[in-house]
Amino acid sequence: MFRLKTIKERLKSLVYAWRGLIYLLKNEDSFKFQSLFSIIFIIAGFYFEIKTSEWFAQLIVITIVLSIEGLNSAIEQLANYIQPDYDENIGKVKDIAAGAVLVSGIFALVVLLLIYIPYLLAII
Ligand SMILES: Nc1ncnc2c1ncn2[C@@H]1O[C@H](COP(=O)(O)OP(=O)(O)OP(=O)(O)O)[C@@H](O)[C@H]1O
Repeated sequence: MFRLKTIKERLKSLVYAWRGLIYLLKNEDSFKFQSLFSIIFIIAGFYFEIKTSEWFAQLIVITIVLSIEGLNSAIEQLANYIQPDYDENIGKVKDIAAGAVLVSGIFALVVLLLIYIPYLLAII
């Protein structure tokens, strides 16, 4: 009985998480933009028939970027909620969260360049 309730609760958490993902896709421009980019790279992966190890690397960087972007949006929402007015500390918190997005973005760019440059050179 207890176990069943736990499973039910877990399923509920999944529904809440799904709701959060839909919110990000509908309302957060940066998340939408990065999702679009991710889809383009997934299509490129099929087009160039990249190796399994390259698929792993690509999917990992996509997951990292989208996850950190989602967390950044959550921090922005929370910051706007607790302090809608100008506040130096809130600005710092938002800058730090944006910095984390930048780190993952640079890392993703380097990995994707390492994957695709050889394929692009081969068709030139
Ligand atoms: N309440 C605030 N007080 C002080 N500075 C702020 C405040 N809100 C935003 N800022 C500054 O403006 C920058 C941009 O914040 P903003 O909330 O507009 O995010 P954004 O980068 O436009 O993200 P998104 O486009 O995803 O909404 C912050 O990194 C911070 O430097």
